[in-house]
Amino acid sequence: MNDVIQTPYYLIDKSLLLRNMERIARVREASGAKALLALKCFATWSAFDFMRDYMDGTTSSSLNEVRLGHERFGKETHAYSVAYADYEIDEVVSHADKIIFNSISQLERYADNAAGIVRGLRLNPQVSSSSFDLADPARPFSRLGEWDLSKVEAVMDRISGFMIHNNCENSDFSLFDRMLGQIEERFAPLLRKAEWVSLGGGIHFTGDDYPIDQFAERLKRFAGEYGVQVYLEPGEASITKSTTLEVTVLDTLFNGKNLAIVDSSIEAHMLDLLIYRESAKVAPNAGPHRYMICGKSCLAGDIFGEFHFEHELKVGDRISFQDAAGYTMVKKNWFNGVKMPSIAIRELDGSIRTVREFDYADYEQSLS
Ligand SMILES: Cc1ncc(COP(=O)(O)O)c(C=O)c1O
Ligand SMILES: NCCCCNCC[C@H](N)C(=O)O
Repeated sequence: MNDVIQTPYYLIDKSLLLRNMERIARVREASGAKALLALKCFATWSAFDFMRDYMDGTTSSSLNEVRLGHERFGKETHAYSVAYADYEIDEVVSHADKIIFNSISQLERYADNAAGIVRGLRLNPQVSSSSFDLADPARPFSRLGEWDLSKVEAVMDRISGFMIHNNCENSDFSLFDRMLGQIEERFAPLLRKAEWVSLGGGIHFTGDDYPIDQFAERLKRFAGEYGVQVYLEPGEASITKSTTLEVTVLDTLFNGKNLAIVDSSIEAHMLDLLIYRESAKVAPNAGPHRYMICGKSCLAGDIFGEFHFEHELKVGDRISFQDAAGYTMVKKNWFNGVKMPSIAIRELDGSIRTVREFDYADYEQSLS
């Protein structure tokens, strides 16, 4: 480990990223589907030069993301947002090849602004793989996409394709397959009129044991059946298991349990875990000494989780939280003014370079 970098820092390992990139490239090749990086999940642009060769471009959720995708990644740039504002639509269009509206009313409002690029609409199939209410696009009263076939048919003259995002961390190919079947049953008349369909993200197809060939075959069959270009929007699947959050123990206590406080904060640096009530991961998580690893913010529940270690923890010990790329760097914040983790990249030759450090000026400038 490189001791010259001050913790906390996110460490992106290109050799681990490469594993995901190669799987994505294999699916693209075998299925004909295009793969766009979902910037909402991972937007650390220092890694884009490396990822670009394996992916077709980016997809976005806002003006800032579409601009970043266009300027830093290039290739194909999809724009999507739950709702665009009048003051941003022209700039969004200037950065995008394709724009996907979330609702028919947004399409009608901005169809003319977007007349020069490809336009599409988000469909909501009202079925999802999410076990989290918070991340379930098909939750009751969902605002995410249109579902009424006749209303969508009426605007087909203004669009040429659809985006359907209803998977969430779905590592079960048969569930993906079944839900795609339900989408086909429900939306076949629309799919037949489309030129392209994005199946969104949330499909864990770069995970170990995922039946990549069956997946690719299913995508190819779908594309052939409806005569469409299929897109995937992998966020988590692009960067899964590629990155750690490196932290240092600052203090230890015993309060009925062994506690160790580290120079980071789950609230500030791995917020998704807190939101979804999940534990961080430490590897190998084995040994006789069990500790609750706590963040240094004032939040009582700023706890990364409980883990096993081979030896007693002491001040200065290093801990690596695993799988720290997705929805971490894009969500990090200045809560408590806790030092924001630097970002470092381990190159394929093993050398590590710091690509970003944050200091007091960044904290100060985030406020006024
Ligand atoms: C429209 C859309 N595409 C892609 C993604 C990326 O999902 P994941 O990171 O789970 O692959 C999301 C997640 O919010 C999304 O809403
Ligand atoms: N680990 C708990 C669930 C995470 C949900 N993933 C991110 C959001 C997702 N892409 C979505 O909202 O659809």
